[in-house]
Amino acid sequence: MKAFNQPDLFSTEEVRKTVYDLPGADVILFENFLSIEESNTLYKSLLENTPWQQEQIIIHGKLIDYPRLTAWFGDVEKDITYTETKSKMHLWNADLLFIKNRIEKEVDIKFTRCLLNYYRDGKDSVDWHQDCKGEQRKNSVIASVTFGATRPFQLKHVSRKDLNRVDIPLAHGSLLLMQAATQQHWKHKIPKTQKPIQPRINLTFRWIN
Ligand SMILES: O=C(O)CCC(=O)C(=O)O
Ligand SMILES: [Fe+2]
Repeated sequence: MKAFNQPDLFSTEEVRKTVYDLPGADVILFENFLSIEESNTLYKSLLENTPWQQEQIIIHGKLIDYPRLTAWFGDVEKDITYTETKSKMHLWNADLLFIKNRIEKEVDIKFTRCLLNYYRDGKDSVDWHQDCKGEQRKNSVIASVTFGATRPFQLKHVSRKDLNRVDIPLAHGSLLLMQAATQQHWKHKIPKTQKPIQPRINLTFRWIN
C-alpha cells in the first residue's frame, strides 16, 4: 500500500501552533505535530493493523451502519458497548503508545482510551455531537490526531446563534487539543464531501475511568 502523499505545501516541517479564540472553549491546533515521515509510517500501519469495526445504530427500528469504521484502544482489554454494537476495547499497541507519549509531553494528563475513526472516502462523516457525558463535558481533555486526507473539523456553539461556525482543516500529522468546557459549549462534526478524496484516520485520546 502506498504511503499518503503529502502535498508540497506542507514540506516545511515546523510545528505551527494556533490558538482559537472561541467563547467558552479552549481549542489549540498544532500543525506538523508529527513529522511527515512519522505520519506516513503511522498512517500506513494504523490503516493495515487496526481491527476496524462497523458499528451500527437503531433508527426507527432499523439497524443502520455508521458512516465510518471505528476501533477502541485503552489501558485494559474489555468488552464495551459504545453504540448498539458490542465492541472490544483493545490494549494499547506500539503505534498508539508512541503517539500517546508524544501528546502527554504537551498536556498534563494520562489518557486511558483512544477512539480510532476511519473515513474511507468523502461519504464517511461524523454528524454534530459533543464528546464526553454529563459532568465530564465541563472539564475534559480530548487530543485529536489526524492522518491522511485533510477534512474540515467544524465547530458550532450549542446555543449562541450570533457566533459563526468555525472550520479547522485537520491535516496529516496534526494535533487538535480541546480542553476545559469546550465539549459543554460547542458541538463538532466532520461533514461529507462530494470531492474525490483520500482516506482519513482520526484518533481521539480521552480520559475515561
Ligand atoms: O474525525 C474527527 O476529526 C472527529 C471524530 C470525533 O469527533 C469523534 O470520534 O468523537
Ligand atoms: Fe467527537
